Amino acid sequence: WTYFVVTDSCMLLFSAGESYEVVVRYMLNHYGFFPATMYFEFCPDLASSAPFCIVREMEATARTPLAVELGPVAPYKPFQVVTYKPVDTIIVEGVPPDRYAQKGSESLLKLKNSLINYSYHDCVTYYIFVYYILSFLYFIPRGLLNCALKMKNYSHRFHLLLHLEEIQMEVDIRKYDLHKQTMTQDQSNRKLLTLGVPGVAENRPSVLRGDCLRVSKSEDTVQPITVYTGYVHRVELDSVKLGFSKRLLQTFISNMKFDVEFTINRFPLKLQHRAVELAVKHQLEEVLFPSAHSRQSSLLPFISILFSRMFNRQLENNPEQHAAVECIVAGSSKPAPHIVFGPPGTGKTVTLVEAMNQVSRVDPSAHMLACAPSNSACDLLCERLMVHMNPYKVYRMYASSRDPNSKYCNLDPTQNGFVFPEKEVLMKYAVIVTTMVTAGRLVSGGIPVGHFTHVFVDEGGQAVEPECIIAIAGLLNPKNGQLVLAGDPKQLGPILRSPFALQHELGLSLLERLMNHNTLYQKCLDSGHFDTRFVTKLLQNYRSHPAILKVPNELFYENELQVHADQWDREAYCNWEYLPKKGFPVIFHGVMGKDEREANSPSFFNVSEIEVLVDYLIKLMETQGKKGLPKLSAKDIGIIAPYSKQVEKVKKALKSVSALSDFKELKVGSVEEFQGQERKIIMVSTVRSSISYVKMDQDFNIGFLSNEKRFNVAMTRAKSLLIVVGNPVILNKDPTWEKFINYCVNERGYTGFDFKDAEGEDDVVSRLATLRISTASEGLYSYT
Ligand SMILES: Nc1ncnc2c1ncn2[C@@H]1O[C@H](COP(=O)(O)OP(=O)(O)OP(=O)(O)O)[C@@H](O)[C@H]1O
Repeated sequence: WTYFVVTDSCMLLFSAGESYEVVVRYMLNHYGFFPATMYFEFCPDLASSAPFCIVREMEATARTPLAVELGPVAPYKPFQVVTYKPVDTIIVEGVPPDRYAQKGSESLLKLKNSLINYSYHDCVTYYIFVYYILSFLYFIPRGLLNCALKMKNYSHRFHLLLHLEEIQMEVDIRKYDLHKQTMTQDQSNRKLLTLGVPGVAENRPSVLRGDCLRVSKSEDTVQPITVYTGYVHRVELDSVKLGFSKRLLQTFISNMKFDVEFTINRFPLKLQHRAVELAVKHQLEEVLFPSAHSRQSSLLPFISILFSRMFNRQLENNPEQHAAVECIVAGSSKPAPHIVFGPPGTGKTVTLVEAMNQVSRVDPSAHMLACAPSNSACDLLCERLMVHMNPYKVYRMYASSRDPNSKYCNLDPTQNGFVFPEKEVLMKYAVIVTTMVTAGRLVSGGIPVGHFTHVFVDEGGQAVEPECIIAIAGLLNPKNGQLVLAGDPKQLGPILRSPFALQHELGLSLLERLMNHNTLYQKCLDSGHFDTRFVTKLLQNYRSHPAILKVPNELFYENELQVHADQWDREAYCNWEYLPKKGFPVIFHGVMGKDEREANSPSFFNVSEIEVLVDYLIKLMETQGKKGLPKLSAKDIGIIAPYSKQVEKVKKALKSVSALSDFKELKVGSVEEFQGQERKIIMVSTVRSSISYVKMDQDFNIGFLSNEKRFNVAMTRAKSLLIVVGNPVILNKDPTWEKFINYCVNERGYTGFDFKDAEGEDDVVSRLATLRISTASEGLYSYT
């Protein structure tokens, strides 16, 4: 090759029709995906005319064999959205999963259909949309939404907000309808048909066991069209198994094409509608809108004598936790709720668990309901309760929608599903642990009003108020019952779709509403302190190394959080040889990856980030138990990724780590699955690497960018080592991430790709955008 160096002062001269070949070489120091922009400036006539440019975009990828193996199985091909037309139909009912609607505790108190009762089939998107706009402009009593929430307007206002949310859900779910899809007969159960639903693991669309889908044969064009309802028997990563009527199974042949319509599951919504009505019926005003004058006299001095010893001895060193347990057991806030709040790792869950143990000891006849919005948070509560409580006193109740492979209390293997025992059986347990929504089954099952002397709600900031009320209205004794709410409004909150419902504060949890709007839960202006009978604020973090907490503490907790984690535990990885800086157990590993999709799944993955994660994992396994490092098991490590496809690919990659024999014990999951959890080592893969998808993340409320609550939860799970892998150029566009990356750079915890260069590249691109240029894409140069 002969090279010619072209500069401003040393130009290359061309005659018309002449060409010059430009060879580009990439020198890569890291694996990853490296786009680059190259521009050529041409001066047609040196003396007079203005120069013009031609721009070429180039990309290079460098991948290990593992990354090649994890790469897309097929090019991404999004589903086409089908325009739906109303048609005359005949409905053929399908077969729900076995024992889905168990007798026993079921349906003694019926659920009403909600006020807006339209048939799904008539719900053409535009109709809903028009209805939505019209109803909002003309019919909705605006005063109801604009005035403060009171007991007088409690049920009306929540009915309205829940309807607004439901209408938006109806509009949103239409986007997932499928056209000309094939199904296959399930090999293990030939009565079921399998339908591929890409994105189902990420709730796009949200489908649970027991939900129903409607399908019609694509070739069926003569009206009335036969529509078959299929019930979901099982949800898998990218597919669902459906139970249809015999009529469809008998005529089913492979490769038959179907149009599929998803429906929203109205069960949780109906429960919420019923709960807000019951709250009014059972006069929960003193629980939901407590005031100082309704307070009962406290038994506190008497109770303090009753227990001087904690079941969990650790709590004895923390006066706030100790006092909270005393207040709860004494019922000193009754009938007002007691709130335990505080940043991550400050012992909110252990305080609730201790209070439950003490209540059970002081009053063996007490009946407690322990709830949380998610099953993973309920499992954690249950696990911690079992440490000191007689297991026969505790009942973990799962919803029928839960995969029957879970091995817990109300699973009946002979019936391949969850059973709901008779109310007499349930009423014998001292503690029932269940999600708020499933607590609605206790009301339906006829558990008498006021049966529960105590209701404990963990992660209370994560649920909308009507969801929380499901576990209270009709179950808690409105006069003598004690409600305890624990949570942190700065961690993940409820997910809502309707902008109107959001605007009118349906997104506010009961815990947050009380803290924001009720003076009993606010600091006293004179003393500057909370009234500890009503509020316990925990500030001592027992989980993490201070370096891990630094940024969340500054961003979300005004630096109030104090580090009290055991020194030996929190410093366990401070001397790890692979830390960029000894003594600073936080790593940000910059990776120029590519966020890809495959086949027709809308979810994202990034193989370059997985390579880095696996590399760290191998290093961790190789060094464990050596040079003062603790022995590690897979249970000590957690990997968090914001997209289900990345979770799936990481799980696949873990099989290749031979040093990790029990890799199934290593939890890989979304931030939502990690709320309330902790691990010695947490690795986070942020995945996002293209700026063009950031808007999509905002619209679907997915990913890490523009969601500081998700950032907060992910960053505060690690005890002694936090490794974050991500694209610094993209993440730096978000102020929260920018702060974290700057922190890592300044503390010398940053490693990997040198992003300053890429930011320079960014500048070039924006400068080019201001020029009059023509662009064209070049081919992909690939080094494997
Ligand atoms: N008083 C204490 N002394 C020592 N360790 C404690 C104390 N209280 C809590 N811990 C420990 O701190 C860790 C965090 O506790 P816990 O999970 O209850 O916190 P949390 O506030 O519920 O966290 P999150 O907000 O993340 O859900 C646990 O390992 C727990 O055992």
